[in-house]
Amino acid sequence: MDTLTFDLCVIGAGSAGLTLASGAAQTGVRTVLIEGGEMGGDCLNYGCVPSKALIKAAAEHHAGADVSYETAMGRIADAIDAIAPHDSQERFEGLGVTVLRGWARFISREEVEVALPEGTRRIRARRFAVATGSSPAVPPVEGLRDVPYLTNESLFARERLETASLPGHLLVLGGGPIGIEMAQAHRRLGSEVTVLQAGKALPREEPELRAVVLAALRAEGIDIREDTTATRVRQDGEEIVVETEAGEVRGTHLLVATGRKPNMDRLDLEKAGVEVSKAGIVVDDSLRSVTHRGLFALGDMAGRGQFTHLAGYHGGVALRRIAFGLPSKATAPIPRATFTAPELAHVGLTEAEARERHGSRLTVLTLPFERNDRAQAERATEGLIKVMVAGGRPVGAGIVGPGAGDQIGYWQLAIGQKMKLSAMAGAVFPYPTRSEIHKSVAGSYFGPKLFESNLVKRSVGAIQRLLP
Ligand SMILES: Cc1cc2nc3c(=O)[nH]c(=O)nc-3n(C[C@H](O)[C@H](O)[C@H](O)COP(=O)(O)OP(=O)(O)OC[C@H]3O[C@@H](n4cnc5c(N)ncnc54)[C@H](O)[C@@H]3O)c2cc1C
Ligand SMILES: NC(=O)c1ccc[n+]([C@@H]2O[C@H](COP(=O)([O-])OP(=O)(O)OC[C@H]3O[C@@H](n4cnc5c(N)ncnc54)[C@H](O)[C@@H]3O)[C@@H](O)[C@H]2O)c1
Repeated sequence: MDTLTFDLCVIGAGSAGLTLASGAAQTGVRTVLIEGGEMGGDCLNYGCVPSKALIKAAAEHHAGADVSYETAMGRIADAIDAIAPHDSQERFEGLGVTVLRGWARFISREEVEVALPEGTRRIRARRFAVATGSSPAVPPVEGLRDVPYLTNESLFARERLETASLPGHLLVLGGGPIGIEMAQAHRRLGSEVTVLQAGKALPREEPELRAVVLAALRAEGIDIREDTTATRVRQDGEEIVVETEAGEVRGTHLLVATGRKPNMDRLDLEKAGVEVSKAGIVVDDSLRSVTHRGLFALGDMAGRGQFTHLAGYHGGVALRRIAFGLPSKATAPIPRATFTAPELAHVGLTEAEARERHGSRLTVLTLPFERNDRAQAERATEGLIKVMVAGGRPVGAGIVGPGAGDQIGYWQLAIGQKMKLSAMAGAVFPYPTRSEIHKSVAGSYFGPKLFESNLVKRSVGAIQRLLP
């Protein structure tokens, strides 16, 4: 059998693997990239891109445009096709990466095997990066596997995009970001939608921020049932029936969005001597396996969150060490955004986390968008910003409202660069924009200190007497 030798073997051509492979090859690292499924990974084919294309089509329909479910499905396929060349085998080969299209599995600490149509190849490399992503975790609910349920993979599968018609009544199991985004998109396109969520919906988010999203979704007619666990699923004629302790609910389709599991089944990681947990490969801040220092885990496989921008960031962190031998740690605060209308975004600590870490040093600032002139002018005042401050520096921020995903970047920069809150208060934003809310909320920290202080008043009085 042929053995090919490389400096770096990257497994998985999603955001993490592509970022690392392109950077490595372009800086002179001899790189092989192995992909068993579609180039571009989950985000392009079954995740962010199709879901955001669907959300946009649904928003247009909701606003009165003539966008059918079939049109929306076509737009999803078009969006994937438009982006695919950027992630393609041809483009990466052009960058100098050797691309192999097959499933990789470890046979030792330094070698993997890949089954290719022309035969099995053995790859030997000095460094490995496992960037194999995650898959839908289907819960062990009785009867679930006997009904034709959807996951994000089947929802956006090419043959379904070409043939599917609007679900009459979509049942969504799971009220995390996937379930909630897809619930609103389908409701806006005309489906009846019921969400069943074991605990609170969007459980990672601040209570008062997620309350705004859930109220908006309920006002659009989505039935969100929290603290409701599915106990059994069955088919009754054309209908799918989900049984819960509070009774049963019937629909025409069932979407399972109950979390993700890391893709490690095919990898034979034990042959590489790699310690794993339920969340993925156990790594330190440098993203290297704690038991195999030449092996990196990136993106969804690193067990540190599941976002495309996180995966890309991981690719860059690993590149710095692999290409240049420089120390490199994945410790930046990672923002997240849920693309509902209104959007919800967060970075850094939540109030509860900040209180645990900073105790009485914590100040929590909130400001509703009613106080923002642009929001008033556009009659889009729903939502608020919340900022956690400790020792005069922001440590967490959450925003709910239109464009929250775009606005949270300011706080990623401020928290990531350990800036003082005074920097945000002193910044100048164009008027009238929604971004002025950042200056206003930061200013609300200093306002009382400045305007309600007798010391300040006495000092200014003295200065006034002294000034010519
Ligand atoms: C419906 C949905 C919507 C989402 N929306 C967003 C969003 O709006 N914003 C956001 O930031 N994130 C979003 N995400 C999350 C985002 O898609 C993932 O975090 C991201 O794709 C992870 O990138 P990755 O590189 O780690 O893995 P992936 O993109 O999953 O790539 C891994 C690749 O590895 C391949 N692979 C697996 N095993 C092997 C093997 N043994 N050999 C060879 N190849 C292998 C797979 O085929 C796959 O192509 C969404 C996810 C879903 C499901
Ligand atoms: N906008 C974005 O950035 C975006 C969008 C979609 C997904 N993602 C990423 O993908 C990840 C996965 O999303 P997800 O929504 O599948 O997972 P999730 O883990 O965030 O949410 C799944 C929810 O399902 C609930 N659940 C589990 N079993 C259940 C049962 N039997 N009955 C009822 N409820 C049950 C859980 O309590 C949980 O809250 C996210 O954490 C996120 O990182 C990101």
